[in-house]
Amino acid sequence: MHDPQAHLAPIPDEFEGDYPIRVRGLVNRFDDHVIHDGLDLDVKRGEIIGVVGGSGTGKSVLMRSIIGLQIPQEGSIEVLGRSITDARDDDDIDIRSQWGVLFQGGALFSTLTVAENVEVPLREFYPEITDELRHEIARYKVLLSGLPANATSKYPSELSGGMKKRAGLARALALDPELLFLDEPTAGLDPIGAAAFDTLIRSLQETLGLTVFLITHDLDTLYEICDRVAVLADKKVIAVGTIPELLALDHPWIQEYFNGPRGRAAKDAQDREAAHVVKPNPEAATSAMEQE
Ligand SMILES: Nc1ncnc2c1ncn2[C@@H]1O[C@H](COP(=O)(O)OP(=O)(O)OP(=O)(O)O)[C@@H](O)[C@H]1O
Repeated sequence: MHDPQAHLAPIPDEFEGDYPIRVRGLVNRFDDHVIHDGLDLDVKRGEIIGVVGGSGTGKSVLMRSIIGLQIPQEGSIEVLGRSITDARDDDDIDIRSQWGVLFQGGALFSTLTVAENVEVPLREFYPEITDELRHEIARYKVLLSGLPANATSKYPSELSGGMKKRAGLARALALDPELLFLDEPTAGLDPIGAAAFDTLIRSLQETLGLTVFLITHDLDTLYEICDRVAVLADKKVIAVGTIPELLALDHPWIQEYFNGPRGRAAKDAQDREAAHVVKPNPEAATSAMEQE
């Protein structure tokens, strides 16, 4: 597919390290309420990392810290090799153009159409491009997010919950980001819509080479699309790994989360799906037919 955004100036100094997100010794507190106390996290380039933890453990605050919306009391955060926590160099190209964010609920501007919403970051970061090119990029991102072309002219109030998420995703992808932040993307979707959204995220991540930071409570999402999972508890990331690696740990929250009834159901669903995608062994099929 032709990418109209190929016309935009490339971002210099493309990051080539292994860890586009590095958090060290993060401390966040609101008055005397300590949310994070010495939190460390490395996110690998090209992975989908799921971030889980009980309600109020600070998953959203962590995401907001990484994208510079929350100034931590202590610690350092590097994104794509640049410090988010130190004062910014005015000459530095704006790092915010290199990530896209899908906030809970989509956070669309209700008085703008879907296309106009997608155009907001384009106007901000590339004011020099023509109206025609901006419209073309927005349309392309809407289609990329799995919405029909006629969604471009609709207002958020005319969209279903799933369509709103896709519109928010289109806006998050507007600037061809390297990093994608998703805060509970499948919350509020029915299971079929949630599974479709998971598939979309995985396929976009593979096609566009994204690194994805995904906060979720959805165990199916964790099993389906996350390469690793980071667990927030006790004001820190207490473990990061694949689900089998996490299951090998004996932390009570991890065991209860993944081995509780919902965790087991999600695992069973994934096992069933894996069994269906196993290619039939032709020899076994032959011998089965011979036995009939
Ligand atoms: N701006 C703020 N001022 C004061 N307290 C805040 C602020 N933002 C977050 N908090 C508090 O920080 C804690 C962590 O909030 P956060 O939204 O990060 O939790 P979470 O892990 O994302 O929870 P959930 O899974 O319920 O969405 C909560 O107790 C919340 O009330």
